[in-house]
Amino acid sequence: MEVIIAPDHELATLVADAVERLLREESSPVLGLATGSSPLRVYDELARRHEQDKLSFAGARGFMLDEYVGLPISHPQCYRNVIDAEFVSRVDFGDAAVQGPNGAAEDLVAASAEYDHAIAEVGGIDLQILGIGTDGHIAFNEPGSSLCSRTRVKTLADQTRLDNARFFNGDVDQVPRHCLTQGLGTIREARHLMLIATGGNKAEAVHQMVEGPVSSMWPATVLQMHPHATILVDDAAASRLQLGDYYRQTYANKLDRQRL
Ligand SMILES: N[C@@H]1[C@@H](O)[C@H](O)[C@@H](COP(=O)(O)O)O[C@@H]1O
Repeated sequence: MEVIIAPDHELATLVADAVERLLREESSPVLGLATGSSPLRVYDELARRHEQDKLSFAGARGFMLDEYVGLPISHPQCYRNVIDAEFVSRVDFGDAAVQGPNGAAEDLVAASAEYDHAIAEVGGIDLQILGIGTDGHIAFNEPGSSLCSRTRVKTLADQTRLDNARFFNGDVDQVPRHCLTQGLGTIREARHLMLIATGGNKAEAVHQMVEGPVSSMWPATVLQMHPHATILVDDAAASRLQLGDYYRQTYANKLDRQRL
């Protein structure tokens, strides 16, 4: 696990650099896309590179992490619509190259299995972008999630519904109670995980994720067991890290041969 502490815009540049390298080096790159506010600067930077540097997503595929259950598919907060508006429509992915779990499916169990199958069929995800919830969830794997879980239906925690009420006119009653989410076991199979966290409200979750015991009570601790996980945090999100100075020194003295 590598921890990088830097200002917000630098974090976004680092993630965009990794995406760009993947797109230029791989013939059929597979990206894992996260919703939420944390990756927005990354998507802005990638859209800029597409526009100005001709960075192309035409040969790439994208898989979303999660989706609400119970929203009409035209609802602006359906993650499928959110990712389209914030990223996909701004670059040149091919038709149907980006998919998400089908939260509107009649058979949610079958839809979950189909989603894991679709990811496996393209050979897995090369680079997964992640955020983290204040309770330590990744995607929508709430505390208590099995570290081996696959894509499935989850019930959202009260804290997550409160956190996400800001996208529903501040009204927590409008936030769905259920979702489909890639499992922690599914996410762990991506070859490179890049998790972005900014702001003091993420500080405890970041501390637990990086320095706490691996536990389903803090689902993001599963990243400690991944061979290639990069944690990108600003000063505020890093404020409770016990080894913050060590991570800063390590990054400042990174050897040339150590790529992200
Ligand atoms: N399902 C999403 C997560 O994928 C995201 O990481 C989290 C944090 O969101 P934000 O980046 O807006 O803080 O929110 C939601 O619950």
